[in-house]
Amino acid sequence: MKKILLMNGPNLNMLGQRDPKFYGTDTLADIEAMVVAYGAERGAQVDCFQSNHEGVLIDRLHAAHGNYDGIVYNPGAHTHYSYALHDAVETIDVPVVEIHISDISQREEFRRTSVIAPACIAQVKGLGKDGYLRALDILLEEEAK
Ligand SMILES: O=C(O)[C@]1(O)C[C@H](CCCOc2ccccc2)[C@@H](O)[C@H](O)C1
Repeated sequence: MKKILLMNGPNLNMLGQRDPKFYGTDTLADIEAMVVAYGAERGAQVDCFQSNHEGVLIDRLHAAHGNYDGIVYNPGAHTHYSYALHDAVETIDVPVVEIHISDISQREEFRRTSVIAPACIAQVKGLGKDGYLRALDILLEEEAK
């Protein structure tokens, strides 16, 4: 069975409580349940993790090395400046797909750059919560090659 880690960064624990215009009304728990069920239908075990702390997220990425077949990762605002998380993604031998609920290319200037995406195999943005499912599909297609 393929093992996938679903990882969400800072403030994503607040999904569904504010900013429905950008992030919809689903909670993080709703999104995690959706991805777990979608993965199970496709023979994948999905583990979920969320943290507001950069070092904790780095440690979780390191721990995924040798233990997961892929990572679906929404880095939140770390996307735009965390070279440390870029390096952690680059260091581990696990394919990572970066996902954003909103279309970061159509938002404020500071959100249009991802310093983490260059270390990822793909980036999904602007598809809402369905972007998590597309990101999982990319990993499972990659594994099938
Ligand atoms: O579009 C995305 O998924 C983002 O990664 C979400 C981040 C923000 C997550 C915060 O989400 C909240 C949701 C509800 C209430 C407060 C924050 C934002 O900083 C990125 O630029 C794009």
